[in-house]
Amino acid sequence: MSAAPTSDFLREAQERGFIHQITDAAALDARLKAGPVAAYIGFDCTADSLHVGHLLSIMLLRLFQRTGHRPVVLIGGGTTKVGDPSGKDEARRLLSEAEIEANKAGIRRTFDAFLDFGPGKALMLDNAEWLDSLLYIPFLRDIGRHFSVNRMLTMDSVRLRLERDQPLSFLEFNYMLLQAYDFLELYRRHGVILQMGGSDQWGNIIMGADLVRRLEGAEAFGLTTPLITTASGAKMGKTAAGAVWLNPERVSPYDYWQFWRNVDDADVGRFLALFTELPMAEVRRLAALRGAEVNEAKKVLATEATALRHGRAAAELAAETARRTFEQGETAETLPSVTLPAEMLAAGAPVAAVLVRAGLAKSNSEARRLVAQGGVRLNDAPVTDPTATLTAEMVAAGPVKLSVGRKRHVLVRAA
Ligand SMILES: Nc1ncnc2c1ncn2[C@@H]1O[C@H](COP(=O)(O)OP(=O)(O)OP(=O)(O)O)[C@@H](O)[C@H]1O
Ligand SMILES: N[C@@H](Cc1ccc(O)cc1)C(=O)O
Repeated sequence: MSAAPTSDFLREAQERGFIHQITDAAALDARLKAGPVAAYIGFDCTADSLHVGHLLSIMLLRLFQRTGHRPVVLIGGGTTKVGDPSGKDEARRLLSEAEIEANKAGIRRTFDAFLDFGPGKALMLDNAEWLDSLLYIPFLRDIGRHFSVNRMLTMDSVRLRLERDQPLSFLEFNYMLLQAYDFLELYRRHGVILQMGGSDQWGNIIMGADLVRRLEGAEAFGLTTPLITTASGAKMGKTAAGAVWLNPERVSPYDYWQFWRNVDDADVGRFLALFTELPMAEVRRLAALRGAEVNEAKKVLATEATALRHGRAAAELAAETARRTFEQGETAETLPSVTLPAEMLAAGAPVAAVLVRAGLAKSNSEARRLVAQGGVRLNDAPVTDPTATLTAEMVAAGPVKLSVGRKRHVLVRAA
């Protein structure tokens, strides 16, 4: 943006690091200053929970609401049936309608923690409402004729697959039109003039803004966030053990707290700005801490980010559990746990299998390697034998703490 933005939303979004690209920053800034604006972000239902990669978009919608505007969450009940090729090397597995419905339910719940959906406030819609009933020939005639295939071929989502000789199905090729059509529907139904999303969504977003301009003669805007990579270069949100999910059935509040507590030193300041709502002066103070004090900043990040998702009480309980576990070495009842069936314990449950079941290792071979490297402990005592087993007697007196490294613990219980 050439001149510094003056609207509360863009000023704060820029200061906190949310902005990658905007279609016409000066005009958008003026619209935001003139009064409340409606903006949307779409979320496809590819799993039954969103993950930390989606959190940036969610925090942006929250900032949008906090600065006096109307956020619209669009659940992609229709678009999930097609599958967005953006940022993907290969087509996604086609999900059944039943899977999509189940995923939708899991995703919807997340937003209640972040946005206020009261009357006249945030809106949640599902694009299946208009996409499911589209008729092929009328859609091609009314919408398809405004799209140039020449231009579609230049969009990253298509171009990269062609350049790399990776297949792109005709189904996927259509995704762009459907997302563009969503923008038009949301403009017509709710006066939405801005679509936001991750940087991989840029092509889909500008196609929609162009369609609104063409068919409605109105100016529509696009804004993308950067793709957040960690100091180690990896895409943020996925760890070696899998995605960091936002639903507590998949990642407990304690593990969520731990994820933030364990971020790289170099990421603390940036993450405090994006994933907490602490004033920027406080973010800068915390980001400037060095040496052992960085850990204090990480604990603030962990507690604030967890409080936004799981509530302040759960965040403080996680912080306290961590303190007792690591600073006093106690077994805390609130650690995540895994329950073993009686038959498994009766036969002697191999520690390696329990590690896999508890999500502490991805495979038996990784589990055995962890044991061989001396990284595994049972109630703080190192396990040295890769064939060691857990027996019913061991858990009879209460849960056993199984640990990998210094920071990952699971309580093993009998069913
Ligand atoms: N690290 C990140 N920084 C910013 N935005 C992200 C990040 N990770 C994901 N997103 C946004 O969230 C959207 C969904 O992310 P992504 O495609 O990684 O999730 P997914 O659908 O679960 O993918 P996959 O099935 O490949 O794991 C992306 O389109 C992107 O806009
Ligand atoms: N394509 C987006 C989701 C989305 C769906 C429909 C839209 O209208 C907008 C965005 C994604 O994959 O993350």
